[in-house]
Amino acid sequence: MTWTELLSNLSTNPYFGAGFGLFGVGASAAILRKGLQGASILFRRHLMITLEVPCRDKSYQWLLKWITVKGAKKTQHLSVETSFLQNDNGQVKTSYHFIPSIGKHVFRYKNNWIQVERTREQQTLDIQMGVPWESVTLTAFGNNKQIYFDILEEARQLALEATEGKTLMYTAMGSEWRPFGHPRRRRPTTSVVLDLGISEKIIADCNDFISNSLWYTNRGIPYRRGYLLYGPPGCGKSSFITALAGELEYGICLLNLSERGLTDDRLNHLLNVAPEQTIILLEDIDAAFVSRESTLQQKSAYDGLNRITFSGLLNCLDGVASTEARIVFMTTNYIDRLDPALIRPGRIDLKEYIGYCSQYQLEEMFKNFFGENETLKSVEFAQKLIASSRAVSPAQVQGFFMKHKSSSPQHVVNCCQSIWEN
Ligand SMILES: Nc1ncnc2c1ncn2[C@@H]1O[C@H](COP(=O)(O)OP(=O)(O)OP(=O)(O)O)[C@@H](O)[C@H]1O
Repeated sequence: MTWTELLSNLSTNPYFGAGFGLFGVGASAAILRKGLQGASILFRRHLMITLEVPCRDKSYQWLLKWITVKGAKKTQHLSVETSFLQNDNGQVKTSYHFIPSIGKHVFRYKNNWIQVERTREQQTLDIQMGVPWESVTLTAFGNNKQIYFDILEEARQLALEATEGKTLMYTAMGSEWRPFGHPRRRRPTTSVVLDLGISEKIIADCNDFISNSLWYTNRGIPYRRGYLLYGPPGCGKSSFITALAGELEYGICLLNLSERGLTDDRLNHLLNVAPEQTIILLEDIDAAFVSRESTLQQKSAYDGLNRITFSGLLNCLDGVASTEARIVFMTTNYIDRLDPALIRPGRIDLKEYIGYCSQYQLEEMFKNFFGENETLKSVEFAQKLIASSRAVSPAQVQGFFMKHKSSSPQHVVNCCQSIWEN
């Protein structure tokens, strides 16, 4: 009899089979410990201890990966998960992760044989995600619950290592936040050149906010801070927020307010369950309500059912409460289109204009691209562009440098007026 068969027989045997099942296991070991303590009397009478982790739980994916790393050699049944990884040169490579397939597997951990059963309910769909309901159940001999704390902690550490030095992006799926795309390599804030002092001012404000939770608690002020970056397209609003998240070691929860199906209730829920250490980013905040009016002309089956209201948004922003620092960033190209109620202090605490290039920015971008010792040419380049009195965005400058990346710095200075061509 194989170990799989033995364990399988034991767990279905009416005498031995009433294993300990734990549902809704959270990422936090404290919650887990509580749950296990509550049920500890149950498993002492039995020979088996089981742990069930449903697919909705945060630790589900971590656990599958960990089982594969630790125990895949013991199993012949694998399924593949394809992902894309960005290396240090910015190249994206395809990578394949094998995870235990649906069915039973066995692996050895700290001198214990553990059965893994991954099940998928064909009849039950996860309504939020639209995917079949899955769970993983670990079964071990004995009553040593510590083994599961150790496994979950190792799985969490493994997941953390994989995202070290990277910025995680989340997107809203149903009423949950799910990691989206591959974790991005952190972009240094110095690579996004804003006008003199702006970057430092925002970073200092965020750090001050994050490190002063007691100040807020003592005064009964909700522990949240709102930022608005406004200005023309291509001047670095989104890039700066991404770099800032990296600097703070935060992830980003990206929310599109114009999205169909986003109701006031859902928005409220999402803002309150955003993962810890994340910035909530509401981009092009003005478009949410403009597009709503224009789409009202084109009646569809969704009309009236699935849109947030302006007052709903205000209530949601006011209601964002957290013991963790909650940072909300909004961006817009048209600050004059925003209702003053949306950007009043308390909702937006710091507004910053991120505009076209100043002389300082042009010089810094030139040096960032062609080398720190090109100071004289960087000044000449900046002066020529400023003298022409035409606005130029950092995105235009970046595109121009890319076009001339093999040219000499002097050539780039000489032909800089062609930056407005195309
Ligand atoms: N200040 C900057 N310094 C360096 N690169 C920049 C800067 N601003 C923009 N870029 C580059 O230009 C591109 C577009 O920038 P980004 O999307 O951040 O602009 P944005 O202000 O958010 O635009 P939009 O308002 O259209 O969303 C990016 O590739 C970014 O690297």
